[in-house]
Amino acid sequence: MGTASRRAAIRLLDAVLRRGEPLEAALASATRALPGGPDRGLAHAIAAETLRRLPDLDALIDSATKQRLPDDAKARFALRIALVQVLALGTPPHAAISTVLPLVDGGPRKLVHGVFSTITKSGVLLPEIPALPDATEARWEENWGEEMVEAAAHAIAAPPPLDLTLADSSATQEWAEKLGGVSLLPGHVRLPSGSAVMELQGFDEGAWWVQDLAASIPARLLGEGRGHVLDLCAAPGGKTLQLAAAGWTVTAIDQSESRLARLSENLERTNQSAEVVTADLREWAPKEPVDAILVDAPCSASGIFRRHPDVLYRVRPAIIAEMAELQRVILTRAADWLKPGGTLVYATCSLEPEEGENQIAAFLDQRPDYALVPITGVWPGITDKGTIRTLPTMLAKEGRLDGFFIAMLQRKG
Ligand SMILES: C[S@@+](CC[C@H](N)C(=O)[O-])C[C@H]1O[C@@H](n2cnc3c(N)ncnc32)[C@H](O)[C@@H]1O
Repeated sequence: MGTASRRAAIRLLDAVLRRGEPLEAALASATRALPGGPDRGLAHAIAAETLRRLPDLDALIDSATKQRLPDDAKARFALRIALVQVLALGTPPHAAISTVLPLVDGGPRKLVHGVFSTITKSGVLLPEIPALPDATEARWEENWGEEMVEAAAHAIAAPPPLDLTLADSSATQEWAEKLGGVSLLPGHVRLPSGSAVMELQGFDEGAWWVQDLAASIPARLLGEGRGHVLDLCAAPGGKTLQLAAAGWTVTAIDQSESRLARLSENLERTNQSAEVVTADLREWAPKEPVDAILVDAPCSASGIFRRHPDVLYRVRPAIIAEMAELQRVILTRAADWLKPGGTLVYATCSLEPEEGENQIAAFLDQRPDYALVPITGVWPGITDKGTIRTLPTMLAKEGRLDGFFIAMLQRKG
């Protein structure tokens, strides 16, 4: 695995940092020329780790250059990926630089080699706790305070654990023991990061599926099946599986065919069933009102920055406003589809109040036919208002949580 993987890693970084694309979305086109899975995996790992450590890598590069390299300079990209391999991924310096230098042939090769050698020979290390990008740090500090920013930085340093949701929560202890994990809620098992999912006991028989603990809360709030539920924005289906396993008659709707294909595979593997509909929720409507609705709205995804470090760079006020508007449209339409007395759960994996707290406050102002149902129980992150706000500060010793906002609403009867 050589220069081609490194070239693809730079393409991925360029897609995220210059074009604002999600890392996962850029993967297929940036790695198309690579021969196999391991090469693609390497390109992805280098790009993701670079994004986790970008401010620290740039500070090192700046400390070793007389004139600051522009942010989009080829030399800076080459140095970032060469250095991250040595300082974070354990690649020997010779292998890291020899596979990166061909990428700057006919250009700043000498500069890249010189700066790389100065830094790696100095014995300097990356700080134990990564720095956050300035704009993200400022936004999160304003919204959640210094402690949250510190926790977020710690969260980036350690790869997140693997959370599983069990199809049968009465077997929680049994599965925790079988898999060697710990359970933090009934129906949940947490394993160390890096566990090979498909090799774990129970994968083939569909006894569980991968789902962050915070992400598992919205469907849990709807409880045992009491009729027909619309799972809006359903793919790849973690919440669909939970609802089906709880006995609901589920209609799962999403606009992405490729993500719905994964949802159908997941249903098959876990032996659950749901009606699957490919549709844009700005246009689709059900034939009749339903008993419950789960809106797992599309969002900036800033709450899942541990697994998707590109959000640290892509999520800006304009993106947040655009997603908040889409959420508003979907939520407002969905609100007309619920029977009086029915329950609607709204969730976003976002750390931006515009996509959570503010969205629901504005909705309740507009819809006197809806009331907030204060959430009670064992869930982490219950606020004074009775909504849930999970933050990376929570369950710090147990491996932390993704950032989620969840509200439960009832249509007045
Ligand atoms: C947060 S993800 C859903 C995760 C899913 N609920 C789960 O638990 O696995 C948001 C989803 O919204 C879908 N989406 C975005 N805009 C949409 C729209 N206008 N209509 C329907 N689905 C949409 C995306 O394709 C994406 O799958």
